[in-house]
Amino acid sequence: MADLPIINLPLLHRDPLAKSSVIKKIRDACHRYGFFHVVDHGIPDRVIEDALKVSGEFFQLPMAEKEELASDDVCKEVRFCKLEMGEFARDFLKLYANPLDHFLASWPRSPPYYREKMGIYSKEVRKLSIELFGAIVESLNLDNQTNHLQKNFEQGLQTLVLNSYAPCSESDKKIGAPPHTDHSIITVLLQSAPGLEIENGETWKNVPNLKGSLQVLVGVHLEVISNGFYKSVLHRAIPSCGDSITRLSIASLHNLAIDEVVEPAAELEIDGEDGNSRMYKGSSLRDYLKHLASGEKRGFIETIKIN
Ligand SMILES: O=C(O)CCC(=O)C(=O)O
Ligand SMILES: [Fe+2]
Repeated sequence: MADLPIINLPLLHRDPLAKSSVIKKIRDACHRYGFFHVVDHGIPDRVIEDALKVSGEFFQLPMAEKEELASDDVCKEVRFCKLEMGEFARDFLKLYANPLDHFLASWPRSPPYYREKMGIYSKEVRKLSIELFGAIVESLNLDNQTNHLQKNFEQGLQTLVLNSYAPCSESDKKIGAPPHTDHSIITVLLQSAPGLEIENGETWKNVPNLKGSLQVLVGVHLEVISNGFYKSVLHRAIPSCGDSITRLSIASLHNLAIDEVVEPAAELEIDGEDGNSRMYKGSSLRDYLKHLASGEKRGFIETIKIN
């Protein structure tokens, strides 16, 4: 089992000494792994159980009903997809979630309580992500930019990606999600069962599903903001084939507004790995989504690197 960093959230508010040690731990975690667990995160168990329950019920609906929400448009507010990428198969439902009032009416109507329960989860996870982002901004020593970046993050787009992985025995395909980095600043992940793996030092590490924990992943746009100091983490999902149950995960991706340009923080450009330089061009989430839709082989980050 991978020995990965665990952030205990209430320590951020305990006293200045505890706070600075947590901020340092976040800095190390984002730099070395692009990943950490968060425990004592404040989202009630009941909210988490309900979100997983209604997600499971959604995926059990007849395929024809789910396919009414299918679309090839990667920018669509609500999109169901039966995905097979290479040898990996899973179903997912993507939902835009912030501002919630704006998007809620486009969410699935059934199962009953879907909107209510997922809406509560999405608000809770959003609150958590704002707190985490504040700590991340601090961990990069971005005092001058804190207000501006933090404000943009708070007004940004939140996307929920609900994944359903059928039991392996029901399919001749390999069930899972292929290696990828996330199109986010940070992603907060909830898993019903283990299966997430992250790449570190050219090996894949299993991420244990610690009781009561959520997983936090550094996305491509945080790598950009940090001018390469924080690594967007390559990850994949390989549910255990011994399990006869469907594995669910809910990824909450947090971004700036869709057309807001994300650039390396000015204070950090002097820390560029190749000495005093800005490592990435500015890009927006829409640029990233267009890249995903284009089928281009290179990863998005490669296309925005300044050589
Ligand atoms: O199911 C998982 O553990 C990972 C899902 C994921 O990486 C994603 O939806 O971006
Ligand atoms: Fe992901």
